[in-house]
Amino acid sequence: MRGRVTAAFGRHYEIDTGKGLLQGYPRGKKSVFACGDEVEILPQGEGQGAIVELHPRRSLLWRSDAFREKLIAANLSHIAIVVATEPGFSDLLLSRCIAAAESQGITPLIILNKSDLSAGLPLARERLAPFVALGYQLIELSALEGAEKLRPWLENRHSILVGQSGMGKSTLTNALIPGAKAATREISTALDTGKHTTTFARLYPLGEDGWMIDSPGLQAFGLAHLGEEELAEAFVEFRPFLGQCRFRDCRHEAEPGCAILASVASGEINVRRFEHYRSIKAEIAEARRLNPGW
Ligand SMILES: Nc1nc2c(ncn2[C@@H]2O[C@H](COP(=O)(O)OP(=O)(O)OP(=O)(O)O)[C@@H](O)[C@H]2O)c(=O)[nH]1
Ligand SMILES: [Zn+2]
Repeated sequence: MRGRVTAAFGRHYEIDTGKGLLQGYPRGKKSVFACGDEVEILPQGEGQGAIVELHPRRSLLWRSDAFREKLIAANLSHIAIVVATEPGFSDLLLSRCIAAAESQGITPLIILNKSDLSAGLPLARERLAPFVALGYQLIELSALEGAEKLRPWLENRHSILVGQSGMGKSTLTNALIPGAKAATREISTALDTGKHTTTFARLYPLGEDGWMIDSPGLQAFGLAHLGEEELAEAFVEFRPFLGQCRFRDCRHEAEPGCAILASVASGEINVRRFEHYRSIKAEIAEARRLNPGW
């Protein structure tokens, strides 16, 4: 029987088979699945089943540091990165999420939430301007007043909402998905976390053929799994200049004839985005120094 992973709880998974939910247990010892994965499951009575096969993934969103990796979601077409007018958000984290998405062919959308708190709008827009200039879609809304504005962007697609804690992901999910609140409460009770913030990712059907995932607040988004060249490719504005540097193995640090540095100097590449690239690159190098196994 085919099913989709709708929640991952470490040792077991919740699987939607289209005819109801099963608790799935991986058969292999070290198999790890993510929300959104399509699996083959062998029903074993009492609402349980053994996961016997993973169908090929269209994409995989994951994060990693020197020693750990964490799968976030599989088979995504879109990633909706939620920021807000307040509290302040990290634009570096935004660049990280976008790089993770670009490296997997996932389309980023930027949601600027809490537009009703209008005092923070000008600054938020200013910080998002470099991303808008790259062609990334920016959707301004208030989850409290008009979450419906987001529905057409997510319906019949395979999306995840990510963002720092407090940006309003759960408020958006609850507005778009009737019953999401109840489902979250049920699982929190079952897991006995006793918390009201989102502590695990959960997939909800959205539209005829789509789904969306609400995920826990992100603080870090390590990209230790990306190679240096992959990282540069994941910054879309670098792409026209890659391969144009004087030295084929240019690391875009201080080399003469570096096309990337020249583009930063001429303003074709935004300085802030180049800083983001540099800090992620340094972190990847550090992770690989700590763990040469990468
Ligand atoms: N004024 C205003 N407040 C909002 C809006 N959306 C969310 N909030 C508030 O912001 C706070 C955080 O919202 P949540 O939906 O819990 O944020 P979250 O991103 O899911 O946070 P985590 O679950 O910790 O990841 C809550 O007090 C919401 O009521 C909005 O559009 N306008
Ligand atoms: Zn270069």
